[in-house]
Amino acid sequence: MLQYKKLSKTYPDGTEALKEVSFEVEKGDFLVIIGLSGSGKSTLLRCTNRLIDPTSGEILWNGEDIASLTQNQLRPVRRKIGMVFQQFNLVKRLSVLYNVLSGRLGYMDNWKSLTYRFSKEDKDKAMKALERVGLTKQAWKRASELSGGQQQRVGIARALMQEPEIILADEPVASLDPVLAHTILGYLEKLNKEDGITVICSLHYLDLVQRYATRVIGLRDGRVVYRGTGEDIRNMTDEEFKEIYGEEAERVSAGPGQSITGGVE
Ligand SMILES: Nc1ncnc2c1ncn2[C@@H]1O[C@H](COP(=O)(O)OP(=O)(O)OP(=O)(O)O)[C@@H](O)[C@H]1O
Repeated sequence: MLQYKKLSKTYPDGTEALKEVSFEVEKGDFLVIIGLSGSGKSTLLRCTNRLIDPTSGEILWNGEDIASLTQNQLRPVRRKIGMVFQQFNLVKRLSVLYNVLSGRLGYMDNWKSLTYRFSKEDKDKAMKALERVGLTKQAWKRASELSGGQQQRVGIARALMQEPEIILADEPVASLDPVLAHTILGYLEKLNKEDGITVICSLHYLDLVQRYATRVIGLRDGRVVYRGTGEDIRNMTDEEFKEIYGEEAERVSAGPGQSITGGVE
């Protein structure tokens, strides 16, 4: 279990992005964080693997407080937390295979990682990861040659190379069209269900949240304003919806079955 306890983040310019956020994530959850742009979703995800240092509070995991670990202590913890980004964050000029292999860097000696010397075992592992996201044929292509959806699948394979216990996904489908969004979330769901990897993911489209989440946290202005299960979110009342998205927010339908939170960005 991962426990956030009164986690706060104030940026140097005084912006209070997170205000005493407390909630728990059970092992094996597919937890989705919802909230308007600026509500603190990215900050929360990035505090979890310490891409951002929280100002106060705790993130308890496996008997350690991630929030207070030193850089050296963080290394083994970060290995177990993969991350998938909205803009994929691949090295575009490198091959797909090497992008996937880079997920292994946290396990290697510094000199080997600097020269990108990967073992045969790692290469086999990378090919298996690519197989899981249906991209074996693209292994030797440059990452830049792939479509957005394919690049995000490479991002997932890279995260998988870490043999993660948790995958953080920061708006992983925001740059993709709705059909591809389902493909990508389908892969994350597979890893969640088949490998028991806990997924913590921020999502914008409510229909996707309703389809994939087993647990939901709603943020508004850096505070938790909603906690629910997948079932709760499927039966969300208008009051709950407005608590998260504001009085003016409306459920906008962007096509069959695609209710989104619109008009208040
Ligand atoms: N580096 C920074 N310095 C100062 N303020 C920041 C910084 N990064 C984010 N913020 C502010 O912190 C608040 C929360 O931002 P955050 O990116 O976490 O929200 P979000 O819900 O992920 O939004 P989005 O979906 O637009 O990314 C916002 O007010 C944002 O402007």
